Formats: sequence, C-alpha cells, structure tokens
Amino acid sequence: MSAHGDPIPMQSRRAGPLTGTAEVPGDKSISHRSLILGAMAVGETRITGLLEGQDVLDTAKAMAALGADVVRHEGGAWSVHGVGVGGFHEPDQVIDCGNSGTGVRLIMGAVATHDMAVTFTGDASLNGRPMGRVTDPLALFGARAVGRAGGRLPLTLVGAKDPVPVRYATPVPSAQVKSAVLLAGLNAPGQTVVIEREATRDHSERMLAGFGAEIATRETDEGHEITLTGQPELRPQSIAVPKDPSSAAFPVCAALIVEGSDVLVPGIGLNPTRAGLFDTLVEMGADLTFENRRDEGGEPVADLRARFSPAMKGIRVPRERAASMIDEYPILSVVAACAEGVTDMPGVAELRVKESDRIDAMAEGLRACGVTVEDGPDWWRVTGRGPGGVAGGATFAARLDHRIAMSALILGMASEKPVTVDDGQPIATSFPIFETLMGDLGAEVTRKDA
Ligand SMILES: O=C(O)C1=C[C@@H](OP(=O)(O)O)[C@@H](O)[C@H](O)C1
Ligand SMILES: C=C(OP(=O)(O)O)C(=O)O
Repeated sequence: MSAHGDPIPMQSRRAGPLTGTAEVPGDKSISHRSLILGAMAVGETRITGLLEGQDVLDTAKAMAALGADVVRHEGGAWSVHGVGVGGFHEPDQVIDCGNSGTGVRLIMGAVATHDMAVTFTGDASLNGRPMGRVTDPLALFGARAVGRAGGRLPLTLVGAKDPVPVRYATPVPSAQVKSAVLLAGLNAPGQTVVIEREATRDHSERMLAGFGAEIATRETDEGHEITLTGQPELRPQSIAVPKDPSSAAFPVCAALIVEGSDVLVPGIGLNPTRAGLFDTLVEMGADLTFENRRDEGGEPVADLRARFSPAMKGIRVPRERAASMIDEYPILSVVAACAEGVTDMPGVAELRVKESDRIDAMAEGLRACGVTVEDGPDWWRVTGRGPGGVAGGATFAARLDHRIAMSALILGMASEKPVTVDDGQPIATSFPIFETLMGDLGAEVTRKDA
C-alpha cells in the first residue's frame, strides 16, 4: 500500500536520560521470508513475533493475492496456509509493495518461474529504485519483464513457462538479488547456483533449509557459492521471529549519545551477517554489552545493554563490513556526529539506491545541524562534534525513508536545539511503535502540529 495523507512533521529535543527496557518489533527480513516461504509450503506455517510494519503487511497481502490463506489471529500470531512450490495463482490485481524493496524483489523472484503475468507497483520511493538487478537474473530462468525506463516499477513480470535452472554471480552485494534468484530456483528443475563475492544476510539460506529445501553454501575462489535443488516440497514451519537488530539500533544509539542513559534491548537477533553496527560501535568506544547470549529459532540472539558513552571516537569502518550493517549507516552517522574525530565510511555505494539516497539525505540534514560531512559516489565521512556538541535546530527531509526519519529524531535527542523531520509517516514501514517506545524510555518526541 502506498503512503497516503498529508505529511506528519515530527520533532525531538534534549530531555532527561533514556532509561528502561525497549522491546523492539520482529525482524523485517525474517518476517517477509516467513510469509513468502509459508505461502510456498504445503500446509500451515505458524508465525509469532511477525513485524506488523507496513512493508510486511504489504507482503502478507501479496501472498493472499497469489492464493495463500494468510490469517492474523487474536493475540498477534499469524498463520499462512501455503499453496506449495509452483502453486501460485495469477492475481487479478496489481501487487502493490508500497515502500518495500525486499517485498517486491523477493516476490518477483518467487513468481518468475510460474506460467503467469504479475504487475507490480509501489510508492514514489520504490518506483524510483532499480529493478534490473533482479529482472536480469530472472530473465535467465525464462521470465520477461516490461517496466518503465531503467527497469523501474510499475512493471509486469511474465513468468517462465518452462523454467530452467540458473547459475548467477551477483554483480552487487544484495541479499534481495540473491534471495530473488533462490526463490525463482525453487520452481525450476535441477540446481540453481548463486555466487556472491561479499556475504550478505543469509536468512533465505537458513530458512530454506529450515523449510526442508536442499541448499548448501561453500567458499570458492569466486566467493560464497549457494546451491539450491529445485522443486522440493517445502514443509510448513513454526517460526518465532527474533527482534530486529536494525530497529534495535535506534534505542541503542540513542542511549549511547544521550547523557546519563542506560537502556536494555532484549532478544535482539545477532546473526553475524547483520551485526556489523554493534562491532563498529564497540570499536568506537561504546559502552555496549551483550548479555544472555542464546539461540532462538535458529538465529543467535542476546540482550543488548547500552549506556551513555561520552568517550566515543571516530573510526574507519572496514569496507568489508558494509553488507552486515548496510541499513545502519544513517544512524551510525548520527553517533559519529556526537563522537570525537572523523568516522570514515567507505564501500557504501548501495546506500544511494535505498528508499532514498541515504548519503545525500543524511549529509544534507547533518550539515544543516552544523556537522561537517564529505561524500563521494561510494563513501562518506563525518567529522564529530563531540558529546552534546551538535547544534541541531534544523529540519531533515525524510524523502519517504523510515531510517532517515528515525535517525533525525535520535539526533534531536542529543542536540543543543530540537531537530525536526518533515514527515514521520515512513517510520511505520519498519518500526510502527517507535514514537511510543522512545517516549517510554524518556525521550521527547512530538508531532509538530500537535
Ligand atoms: O534481503 C533483505 O531482507 C534486505 C536486504 C538489504 O537490501 P539489499 O539486498 O538491496 O542490500 C537491506 O537493505 C534490506 O533492508 C533488507
Ligand atoms: C533498505 C531497506 O528496506 P527495503 O530495501 O526492503 O525497502 C531498509 O529497511 O532499510
């Protein structure tokens, strides 16, 4: 569903310390995959802890349009009665994936090896994002895409009648591209192989194995090589979605930069392909501890405890870490602005093709708040102003990007003057309880027109 309605400006200001426990919502990547794989299994998958953000709700609606029976039960559990691999029906409506790159790219993969046509669209942000990175490999299976210039949405995908398996080396580090190819490979006979030079989040591989597919990863000279055997019968699962490290990043980083704070964020997924931000923060000198490490639903989790950290210093973030923290650079730039010294962030060209050009969006807002930011095509650099040293007093343009909106509001909690974001609505795509959760910790976040 595309975002409608008038923009809702929001503002945050320095208040008391942030304290207490922050229960963040379920992991967005795992939530999308639970619904899609549940829809491709034979029988009923049960899901608890599903993220009920707009991105995931749009994927749930898409799975129903393709023939799965998707139900939300009282108490918040979900069930998906799947149609089996190859069993999707041609939807009689356009599939609207709203703001979600993950939703549209994974669903395009899943339908590409079905003999039917599906039309996809999204909001203004999604319709501006590149889809050729997915439709190119899907063409190798025999699917055909007709979209706008540059392979943009709205786009109709005509699935392959007689799909063939594919061997594909991803040209960009993208779990969405990798996952689209694997999901297409599910309904192709024989072995589909994806090779990625840099490891990206591996939830698809873990979950496909959990659903009973034959899938193996090995290291080769070319990189990580993933081999999937097509046309399995997927077995329905009971899934407990771990809490999202990308959402946890906001209360954690807020606690690190707001004087006197001490916040516990329990049950956070710490899959190594997702946890790069936390390594970076520790290297910067953050007082961040990992308590009660355990395994939940096949993913490592821990309770994170973050305390105000006035001695943080800028670092050079290793470029090989980028994929494991790709969604966290906007909030890292806020922490960097409140640290001493320079934070260098190389190897991040992908940030320019997210919901917004995230380097440009953060650089514009941070500069208006008195922070020095330099940037190039695939790098940026923030010069910190030290704890409490950011002037603030400016407005960020959210550009339909939830992570920009939330990062701006966290900055305002540690700046001299309040920080405004012109539209807080995109926050609901991934973190619908952000405002209440931060308020409960003691933050002052207000709707500007309220
Ligand atoms: O596969 C996924 O669930 C995701 C992959 C990443 O995108 P890319 O594949 O474009 O890097 C990430 O930015 C997105 O939030 C979620
Ligand atoms: C990039 C993101 O999501 P998507 O690509 O699914 O829109 C994100 O959540 O930061």
